[in-house]
Amino acid sequence: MSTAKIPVIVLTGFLGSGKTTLLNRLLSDGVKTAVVINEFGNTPVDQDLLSDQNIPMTVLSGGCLCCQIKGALAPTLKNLWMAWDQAEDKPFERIIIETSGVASPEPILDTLLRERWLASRYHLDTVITTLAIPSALKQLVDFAEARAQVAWADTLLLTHADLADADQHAALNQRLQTLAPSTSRHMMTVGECQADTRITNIGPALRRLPTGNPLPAHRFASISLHLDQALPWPQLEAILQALLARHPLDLLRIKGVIYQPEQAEALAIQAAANRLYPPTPLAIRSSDDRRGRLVFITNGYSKTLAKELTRVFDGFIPPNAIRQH
Ligand SMILES: Nc1nc2c(ncn2[C@@H]2O[C@H](COP(=O)(O)OP(=O)(O)OP(=O)(O)O)[C@@H](O)[C@H]2O)c(=O)[nH]1
Repeated sequence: MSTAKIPVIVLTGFLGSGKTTLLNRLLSDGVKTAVVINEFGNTPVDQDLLSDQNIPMTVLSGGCLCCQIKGALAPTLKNLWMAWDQAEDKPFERIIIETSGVASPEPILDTLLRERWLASRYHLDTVITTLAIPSALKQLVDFAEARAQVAWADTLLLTHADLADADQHAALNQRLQTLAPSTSRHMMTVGECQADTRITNIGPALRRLPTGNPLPAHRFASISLHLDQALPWPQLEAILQALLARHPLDLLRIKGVIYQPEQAEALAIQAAANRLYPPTPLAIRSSDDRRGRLVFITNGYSKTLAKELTRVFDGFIPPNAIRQH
């Protein structure tokens, strides 16, 4: 057995705050990386959004690593380590864990720092939390998970600066000065920090240990659907804009992959904090099944939204295609 400890970076931050965008940025820095992605929804999307598909990647979906699927993290890290240990040409030099946007990092850190087998093979390098400047202040008020993500961070990255005004920026900075006065803060726009900003290999020499106390249950839910028919973007855009306008408080995130009639490449669909982003084309993959899929993350179960989705996607989804959990 090798005695080297493999560094682990934990990327956290509320829904849509820019974790996957940052992950893509980190993957381009030339360090061989294995990725563990945790998605709250039943139908994973993030793996398709990674620019590098040829890396060791594990997707843990259908719940949060902090609660519903907490038990999945240790075996995943054990398997990765076994593969690493046995390989002559080491497949990775570090692991990045991207948590779901509604995860509290504490139980994840608890597993990494207290599980003896893991702690003797892995070293927690750093915990990075992304916060979208235009929406983070409200999320910090509304969601204990967002506050926990700030509390456990070694570095806070303030994202979406290009969409924020000076007042939003000042108000968020003021709040963070109270919540985490000694945690370093940097700006990041679409995954890019200032050239001299160092965000990895900076974990503290002494780390506060998680309490190990159970967390209160989440109130988040997710609805997933598969699209049988290609739905032209202008039509889908109108549907999604209307849904966001009708559910400003309970519809927290939309993401998906869709296909367009007579176009080979898929489009990534993103909405967060009531903003629908322009769709972005994805590289063509041999494994594409050309089945579109959308995930809606909600603040609590929403029968109304599930019914509405059945109505607005009528003709594009198979019967009983809407799953809420
Ligand atoms: N304008 C702008 N858009 C950004 C920025 N950072 C990320 N985005 C966009 O915001 C959307 C959400 O970004 P993601 O990186 O997927 O966010 P996430 O935190 O991984 O989302 P979840 O995994 O669902 O929690 C995407 O459409 C990104 O392209 C930014 O700094 N400025």
